[in-house]
Order: sequence, then C-alpha cells, then structure tokens
Amino acid sequence: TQIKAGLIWFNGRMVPQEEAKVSVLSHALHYGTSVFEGIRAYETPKGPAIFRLQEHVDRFFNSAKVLRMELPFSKEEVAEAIKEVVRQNGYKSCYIRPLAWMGARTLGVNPLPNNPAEVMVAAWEWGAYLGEEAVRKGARLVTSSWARFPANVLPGKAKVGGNYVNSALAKMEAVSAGADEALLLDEEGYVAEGSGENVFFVRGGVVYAIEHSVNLEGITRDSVIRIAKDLGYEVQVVRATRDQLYMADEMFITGTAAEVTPVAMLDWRPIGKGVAGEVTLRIRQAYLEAVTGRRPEYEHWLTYV
Ligand SMILES: Cc1[nH+]cc(COP(=O)(O)O)c(CN[C@@H](CCC(=O)O)C(=O)O)c1O
Repeated sequence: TQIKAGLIWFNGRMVPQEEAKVSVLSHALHYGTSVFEGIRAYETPKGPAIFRLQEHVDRFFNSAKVLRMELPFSKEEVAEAIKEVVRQNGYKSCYIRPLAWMGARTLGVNPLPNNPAEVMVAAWEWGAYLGEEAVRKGARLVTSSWARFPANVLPGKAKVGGNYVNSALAKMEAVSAGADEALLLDEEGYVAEGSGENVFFVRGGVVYAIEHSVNLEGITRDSVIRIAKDLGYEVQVVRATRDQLYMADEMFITGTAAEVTPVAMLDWRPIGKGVAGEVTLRIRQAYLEAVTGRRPEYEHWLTYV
C-alpha cells in the first residue's frame, strides 16, 4: 500500500504526489546524499499544531550543513511550507517528512556540483510507529549484530539519508528475528540507540537517558527529559551497557514517530515485570497531553497551523 501523501510541497510549489518526481540520475538516489526530518502535527482543542517546529527546522538545516548541502530556501520558507502541507491536505494530525537531496547535475561521488539541493515536504497519517500492540504490551527489542557507526565514520547527529542503511540493516534483522525493534550498541559495546529512536531506562525510581555520544540528538528525548523532571523524577544522563538494561525496572524508547514506546523485553529477557512500566506510562501520558495541547506549561512547543 503506497503512502498517501496527497499534496506535496515540491521545490516551492504544492503538487499532487503523482507529480512529485525526481530523476533516476539524482545523486542522492545513488549515494545517500539527502537529509530529512520527522515531525508530527497533532489535533488539539485549538486545531492542528506542529510539535517543536523550530527545533526540527534548525536540525534540518544543521543536517544540510554537515553534508555541505545548500538549501535554496530560508528556514522561514521551510517552516511555512511545513504548515502549508498540513493545511492544504486538511490533516488534523499527521507525520511530516521534509527532505532535501542532491539532484541530477552530475554523478560521481563528489556531491558539491549538485548544489543547491532540491527540497520537498510531504505528510501522511501515521499511527503507532511500532504498532498499537507494542505500545500496549511493551515492545520487544533485540540487540543488533550491526553496531551504530562511530562519529568519524558517519555524522550521526545529522539526519542523513545514507546513515539509515545502518538503521535499515538493524531493523530488518530485528523484525526477521521476531522482534519489534533493534537496539544498536556503539563500537565499544555500550548502548547507543534504536534504529529510529533514543533509549531510556528506569531503575530505583531514577529515569536514565543515554548520553548523546554517537546518537542523534532526539527532540523527543529532550522533551521527555523536561517532562520527567517536571513530573518530579530524578533524571540522569549516562553511558549504559546492555546488561544494565537487562537489570532495569523499566525501559522505553522515544522518537517523533515512536513517541514514547514502552519496552517489555530485550534479547528475550523481560525488563522488570515484562510489561509497560508505570513510570514509562506516566511519562507517555504526559507527553501525549503535551503534544495535544492539554498541558499549558508546554504550549510554547506548539505551532498552530
Ligand atoms: C536514529 C534515530 N535516533 C533517534 C531518533 C529520535 O529523534 P527525534 O524524532 O528528534 O526524537 C530518530 C528519529 N527517527 C525518525 C525517523 C523514523 C523513520 O522511520 O524514518 C522519526 O521518529 O521521525 C532517529 O532516526
């Protein structure tokens, strides 16, 4: 079933998705030289609102900068395009995917002649990233045989298309093993992140976030740290090992797509009682209230379209 994205903002114009096409000679298609974002808009009592739009636009431009990619639009124009895609498709809530890519001026590895990049923003309705059951019962994760790439191999702080071959290989392996998601370790064997999420665990009432290290600086991770502190939990940012996760009382993963997904099992070992944890569910509830405009203290994170 093809993604139904409706109208797409394509290099400055709104076009039906059937018309939003690129050349097969696009540099990005051959070498992974694209950057993207994952953003969500949620229905609120005051209409659809985009969650932490500015932080996502800033990261989008930072990712492009890492790749020496020139975007031919300003941050304000991209932010407006993101709002337009939600508006013109009439979405109440949706998942929004900005993408910038090196086009078809030249091939050969050097991307520079393909500047300035091309840019599009698409959006579609996307439910629970790992499925409703994983949310209700807690997701099952397995440690991947693929390590998260080191910082001097690929730029993990940038959402670069090519980085996601690492995620795709890990995800395929996890799903083929009967799990819901992969846990990637770094090259020294410490906990890094999921194929598309950051990792948290709870032990003795303390909420632990994994330090940035080689991982993406998750916006959901940042929001959840704030929310957990506001709920009165002590939050520590740590470097952790897989066996610390095995010993945890609770574990959860966070991301724009995944939101706050409880983890019930890692490597076929139950985490805590082997169900979605209580602290996790409290944080998840508060996060969902925040993104749907039900917590005034987080209203500043919302951009109404
Ligand atoms: C590797 C990785 N780590 C952490 C995160 C969480 O970051 P943030 O969304 O800012 O909290 C994401 C987002 N993964 C995006 C892409 C998912 C996909 O399947 O594509 C997302 O959640 O939108 C990652 O891709």
